[in-house]
Amino acid sequence: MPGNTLGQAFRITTFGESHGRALGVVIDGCPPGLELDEAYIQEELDKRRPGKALGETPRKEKDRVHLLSGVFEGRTTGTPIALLIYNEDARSSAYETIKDIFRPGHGDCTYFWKYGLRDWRGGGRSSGRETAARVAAGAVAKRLLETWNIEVHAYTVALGGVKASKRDLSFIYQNRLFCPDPEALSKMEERIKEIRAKGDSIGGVVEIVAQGVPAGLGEPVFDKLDADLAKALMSIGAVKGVEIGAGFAAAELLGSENNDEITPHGFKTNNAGGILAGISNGDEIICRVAVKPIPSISKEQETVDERLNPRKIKIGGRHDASAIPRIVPVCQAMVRLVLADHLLRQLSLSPFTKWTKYPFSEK
Ligand SMILES: Cc1cc2nc3c(=O)[nH]c(=O)nc-3n(C[C@H](O)[C@H](O)[C@H](O)COP(=O)(O)O)c2cc1C
Ligand SMILES: C=C(O[C@@H]1CC(C(=O)O)=C[C@@H](OP(=O)(O)O)[C@H]1O)C(=O)O
Repeated sequence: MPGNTLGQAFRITTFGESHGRALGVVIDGCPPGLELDEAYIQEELDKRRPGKALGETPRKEKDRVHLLSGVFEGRTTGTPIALLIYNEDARSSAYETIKDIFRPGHGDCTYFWKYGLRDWRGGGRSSGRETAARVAAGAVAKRLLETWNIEVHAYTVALGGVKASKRDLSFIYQNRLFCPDPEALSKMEERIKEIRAKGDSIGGVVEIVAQGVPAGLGEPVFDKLDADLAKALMSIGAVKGVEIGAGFAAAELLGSENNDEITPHGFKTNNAGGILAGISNGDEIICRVAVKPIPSISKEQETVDERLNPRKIKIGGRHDASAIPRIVPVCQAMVRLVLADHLLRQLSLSPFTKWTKYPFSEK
């Protein structure tokens, strides 16, 4: 079935369902010679793995990655890399009573109306569990980006209305919510507890910053870097909005306020979020995504079944109270995948092109 692939030069295809035998990804286009092993990929997967903190699904998945191909003696060979993660704790029986009822906010009704059938076991392909495969692929992209000293960080800037006002990047990996603000962290934790106790769910905002990206990545039309980032981020379940740089706030600014003035040493501001006309400008790339609240909640709601009979639904089972924090490493992975893809596309162009990689300071 088409629609499971992202990228052109660094292509990924994910497969698998939440309650199927396994999930996985095939990466095609990764250059040979990169150091890679399961432990490196596992480290990234562990950041997304379910059940590590309060408010997260208690489903017990180790998310152990099996590296099946494309690596020999610890280095990529340039051939397709296949990564497999077995499902170990799917409990499909929890879904049997609602197998012909549509959960409000989830993909049940749209999958059914599109295909005439759906895998009702844990949301099937529409499940957030599919993102494990993306994170595994993102680890390979991370390895590639490291060779260019490109770093991507993602963190929670809002959760259930609590906003982070500090951006301490060193703090984000020290707490489970990937919050960059120690003061906001405890308020966010309280908020999750409160909402979980009420049988409800919450959303939030994730910010992603890419540092060290050379100027020149992105195509002039359609495959613009910002367009590809927006698509990749929007393709994650529960993401309902994507902003680059000043984003929606730019609509309120004057040209004189929004333009990032240019000096011989760099841009004075970064409202562009590191991208102009679809092409990276050498500044930090900044994206933000709006994450909606988890649809499966235990509060009673109105819905219909497959025959449109009115029904009431209260969803049990093992659900997250918020896609945050587990969506944070997924956003990070998606940005890495897009940057890896565009980096390889630019490298294939550069033998015939004068490429100014770092306009303000030659690295
Ligand atoms: C990491 C992650 C975890 C998620 N956990 C759940 C969950 O436990 N229960 C649920 O109903 N939805 C969960 N979702 C959200 C659904 O996957 C998503 O809302 C659904 O696919 C509908 O797609 P849409 O929100 O993009 O419209 C999760 C999403 C992500 C990315
Ligand atoms: C298992 C994961 O998250 C799942 C995402 C999810 C959904 O509907 O998106 C629903 C729950 O799945 P299930 O009801 O099948 O246990 C979560 O546990 C994971 O991310 O690894």
